[in-house]
Amino acid sequence: MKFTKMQALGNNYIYVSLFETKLPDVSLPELSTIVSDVRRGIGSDGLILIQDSRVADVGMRIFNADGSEAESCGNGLRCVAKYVYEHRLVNTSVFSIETKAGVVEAQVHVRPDGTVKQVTVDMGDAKFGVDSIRYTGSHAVGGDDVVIHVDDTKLRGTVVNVGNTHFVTLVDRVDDKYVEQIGPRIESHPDFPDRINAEFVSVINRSEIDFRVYERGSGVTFACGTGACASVAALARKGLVDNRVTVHLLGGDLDIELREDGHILMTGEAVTVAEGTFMWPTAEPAFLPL
Ligand SMILES: N[C@H](CCC[C@H](N)C(=O)O)C(=O)O
Repeated sequence: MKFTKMQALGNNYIYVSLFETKLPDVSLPELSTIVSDVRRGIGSDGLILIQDSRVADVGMRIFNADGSEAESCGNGLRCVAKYVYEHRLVNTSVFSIETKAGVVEAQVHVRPDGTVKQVTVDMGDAKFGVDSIRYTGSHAVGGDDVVIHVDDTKLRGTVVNVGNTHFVTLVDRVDDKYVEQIGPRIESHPDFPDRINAEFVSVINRSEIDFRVYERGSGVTFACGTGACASVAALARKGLVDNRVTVHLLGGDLDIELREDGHILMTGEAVTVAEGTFMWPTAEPAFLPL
């Protein structure tokens, strides 16, 4: 199986273009866990398929490292846009991409040599509060926020749906240890039956925030594009930031702009790491049931 490994601010996926290769005879969730395994597979935060679409120029499906399928992926969308432009699967610099959450529009920013340096994606608008997700708790505190109980701690966060779902916690200072300890407790909290991405953000000033994430299905990642969009939208609704914000993620910066019509524009890098052929299943019985 031919693959391309790409990353955006360190959030890396194995990209498989169905225009150019066939998938092995294994379920997609299983294939994602296999290719994501850093020791016996290739190593990544998950698997992204690039495929045909009846409603957009191209289509994309994203699977987390644990095999769960997500509705959307901001960093993945920028890498898909780079891939399809550079592989001439589209012939314009602005085109549409279908995701499970709907169709988005991407614009590639091209270097003089024709390679894509950055991509802007119109991620659509955000929905807020417990009515925008499946929520089985009873601690909605009005507006967009809910309180969840983690051991003997009460955590207040803003619920945001940008195609996939996010619990955004405002902290004084983002702390990686805290993300690693509390992140998984939020991600799989019983109040969120579909699980949820857990962001921790601190406001530096009205146009800059610090950001860390514990992603649903992939754990701590270096960056989460949908999470950055959700966080800026949530903070702007609270009047804490303006409409153009630089988000400082572990792997680098994303520019997020909230447009007058409520659409969220995300701009950032997309990088090709490697191309190759994945030898599974001939590679190894290591993954076959013992
Ligand atoms: N873990 C996410 C999908 C990947 C999102 C993230 N990598 C991004 O760049 O938006 C979820 O289950 O909703």
